[in-house]
Amino acid sequence: MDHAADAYRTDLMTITRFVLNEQSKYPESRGDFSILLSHIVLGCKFVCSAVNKAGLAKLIGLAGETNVQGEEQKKLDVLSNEVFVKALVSSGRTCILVSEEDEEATFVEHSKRGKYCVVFDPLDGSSNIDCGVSIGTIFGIYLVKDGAEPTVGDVLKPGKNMVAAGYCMYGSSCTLVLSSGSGVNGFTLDPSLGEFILTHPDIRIPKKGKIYSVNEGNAKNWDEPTRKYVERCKFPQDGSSPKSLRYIGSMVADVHRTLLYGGIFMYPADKKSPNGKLRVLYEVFPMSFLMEQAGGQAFTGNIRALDLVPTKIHQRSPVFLGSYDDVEEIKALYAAQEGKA
Ligand SMILES: O=P(O)(O)OC[C@H]1O[C@](O)(COP(=O)(O)O)[C@@H](O)[C@@H]1O
Repeated sequence: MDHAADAYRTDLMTITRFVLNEQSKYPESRGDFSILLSHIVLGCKFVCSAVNKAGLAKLIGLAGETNVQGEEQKKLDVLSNEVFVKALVSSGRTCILVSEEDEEATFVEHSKRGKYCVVFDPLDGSSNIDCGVSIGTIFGIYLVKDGAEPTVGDVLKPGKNMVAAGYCMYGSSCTLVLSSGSGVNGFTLDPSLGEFILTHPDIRIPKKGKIYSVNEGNAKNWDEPTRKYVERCKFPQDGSSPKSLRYIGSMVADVHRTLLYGGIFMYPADKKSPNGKLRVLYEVFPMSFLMEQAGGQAFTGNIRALDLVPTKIHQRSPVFLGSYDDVEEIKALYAAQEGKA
């Protein structure tokens, strides 16, 4: 084995090479998608470096402003939002941007406009930012009909209309997980190369898992199906072993673990939050798109999550997503409640 040559692994599958290969399957898109994605990847690298040095660079703590959700913005929330808005506009491939941090949708000026709408949560897991626990960026991409004047109606579409979705997790390593509609692939940032390398090809979620993930602190306000399902996770009636509880409190991190290990992640509705907490466009939809592409499923407590048609850009929805069989179980409990069983 020629170790010297091995050091220069120029045959590595970088995300750029991967997307260009994917792109060649869609000659009509004239490379626009890979150009857009390369700008999203650049944004992730910037935010990853800012998160890594947050404590050193005084990027910890509050920015002193409040966002449309009424949440106090963290300095890193504001920085990440600026990074992604700049990266997406400078790609010259976007026309509408919807960010968790901006009240209104951003319409890109004509001269810099392209045909993609990007919905994104620039930094998800705010409650974990200042204690260095894994956080992430979530994004979803819609396509506007050629030549059409973009309107906010172009993003108030079912999640199944998305052409791509992904997240980047800033944790012990920086991992970008992406789907453009033909499977899910994971890439890990090699800091020495500054390149995302394909490390998790064709991710398939196990059909059934041993983990459930939910904020049990809300249990007293849950509805019957959710209460029953969590009870079964702890005290299975079919002689199987109880599931383990894992809850990080950053959707990106909890969903990433669920995608790789299997199981179910839930943010149900409850008396306090009748529509749950998570936002449809830039949290529920991208994660549901990835889950389905990996062989899992996503449910709102009522319908398939990707069939939802949002009416507001910051709309919230309950969500149950993960391994196919685990989500089937909670769907059956909701169906029973509606007397459909
Ligand atoms: O603290 P709770 O109520 O369990 O909520 C945690 C959930 O809220 C979120 O932090 C919401 O996202 P933001 O941090 O982007 O507002 C998710 O990442 C996470 O799954």
